[in-house]
Amino acid sequence: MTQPPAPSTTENLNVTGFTPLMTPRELKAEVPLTDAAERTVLAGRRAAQAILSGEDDRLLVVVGPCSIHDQAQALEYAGRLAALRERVKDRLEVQMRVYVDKPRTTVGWRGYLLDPDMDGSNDMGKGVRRTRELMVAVSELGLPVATELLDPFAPQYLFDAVAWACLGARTAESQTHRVMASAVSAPMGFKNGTGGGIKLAVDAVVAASHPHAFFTIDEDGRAAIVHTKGNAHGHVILRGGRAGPNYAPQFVQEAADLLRAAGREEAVMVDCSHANSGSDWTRQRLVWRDVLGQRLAGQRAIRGAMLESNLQAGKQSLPADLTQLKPGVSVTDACVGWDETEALLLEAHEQLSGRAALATC
Ligand SMILES: O=C[C@H](O)[C@H](O)COP(=O)(O)O
Ligand SMILES: C=C(OP(=O)(O)O)C(=O)O
Repeated sequence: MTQPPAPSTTENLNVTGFTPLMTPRELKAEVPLTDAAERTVLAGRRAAQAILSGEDDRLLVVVGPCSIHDQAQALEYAGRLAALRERVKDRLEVQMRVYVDKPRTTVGWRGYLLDPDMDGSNDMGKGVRRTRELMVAVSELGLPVATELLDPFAPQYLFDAVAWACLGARTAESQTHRVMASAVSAPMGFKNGTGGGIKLAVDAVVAASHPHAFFTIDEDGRAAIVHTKGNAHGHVILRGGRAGPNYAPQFVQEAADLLRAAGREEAVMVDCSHANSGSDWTRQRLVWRDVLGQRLAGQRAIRGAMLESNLQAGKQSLPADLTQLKPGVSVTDACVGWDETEALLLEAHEQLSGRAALATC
């Protein structure tokens, strides 16, 4: 039940109400991380860390919808990806984008976590419960969950089920988000800013690797100061910027050089979507192949790649009548469809297997 704010002359002047929310402990009791899901999270984190540190020469592939908006469709996608993951696992570590909290350039639907009914009702209690159920269910398939860290309190409810996380282009420069990243138990990627600046992402890797303290809530929803150790597994994600794509060899090398100069591991992931594809899903395949080519040519700094992919290709606008939504089609950025996703991952697997075979000759 939403409560109006207490009358005051100086605060809450722009607030219309407060709705109580369950605590992280209550939600975790209701939707526990099962043993099978926990095994997937731990194995997914270990694999990502080994790849990012260069101990494991596989490619970390973060692939999945730009945003989740339907539980059943997300699970249909996850089932297909879990099966594909098994087929390519000797060369690719595949983790699924379960992105539920969308940063917007101005305004727009903010994601399944915040508005699961997509009608502006902002039932975040339902959103966080449904998101947790989904993350546990995906993990139970043996498929590690990858997500974006955006809302400051959401990690308390969800991140025990997350294998890999990142800060997006709009928050990688935010101190609030960098210090939060220093607390995250999963490896964290940091995107370059929307302007394209790579140094900004390297600064984020450095900032998040340090210990910090910040305001948050504890498991019981009490206000608390959290003290962190720092995240040792930060890496840069190149996603292009206002000046255009930044996946070409000179940008990858620039990111690697900046990381090395900052005393960090030269670990770079390339996002094949966003400004690297000019938001044109048909160009994601060109970026994917180019990045794979760089890797095959010996660029060891490339440790990962990201694809925005869904059951169906393209995107749709949110219709006024939600029953008109087309199943399996993105409601945010345009995605590669399932058939092409499968083809691109199998192609990469084959090419990387060839190189591995050559290396052992
Ligand atoms: O990944 C999704 C979008 O690029 C990001 O959320 C920004 O979207 P917008 O520019 O449509 O608001
Ligand atoms: C919002 C995203 O990307 P970026 O931060 O690069 O715009 C995303 O990956 O969903």
